[in-house]
Amino acid sequence: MKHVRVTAAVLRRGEYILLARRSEQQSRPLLWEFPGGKVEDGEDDRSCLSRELQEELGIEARIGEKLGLFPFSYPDISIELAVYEAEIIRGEPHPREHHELAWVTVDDLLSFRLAEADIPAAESVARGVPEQTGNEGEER
Ligand SMILES: Nc1nc2c([nH]c(=O)n2[C@H]2C[C@H](O)[C@@H](COP(=O)(O)OP(=O)(O)OP(=O)(O)O)O2)c(=O)[nH]1
Repeated sequence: MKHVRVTAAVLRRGEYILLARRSEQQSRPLLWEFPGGKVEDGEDDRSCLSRELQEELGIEARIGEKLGLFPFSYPDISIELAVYEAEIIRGEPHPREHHELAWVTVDDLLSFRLAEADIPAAESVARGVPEQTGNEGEER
């Protein structure tokens, strides 16, 4: 099965976190996710995430602490979701590729219909502690 590493941002503004809803044309259509995307060859997580946030939302972001690594297997693809804290340095996010965006409180995170791989990540954000899996993989 195809295996990819995917980066995702917990982009905070005050008490809110940005969720993005996948478009009808993408895989996992209309499900909510943390913005980000697939790591390309030779790219590290943080440069991947900066690039994806620029491309998808039109913002410049500072990528902070790694919150955890969340592996998940879909029927078609297995992913390793690397989740990082992030904050906006410049620009206002607009959905260039997503169906829509929403700023949500931590308490509301789990009431959105999330991509399955994001559920453990969102639970970890809701608990407010970085995930300690003991299997963080290579820090890239
Ligand atoms: N960006 C992002 N992708 C996620 C998350 N959770 C999750 O399961 N995914 C999945 C959806 C995709 O299969 C893959 C990321 O792909 P992408 O966002 O770079 O890709 P894409 O729209 O070009 O993907 P695709 O339609 O070709 O699958 O990881 C998440 O929180 N953020």
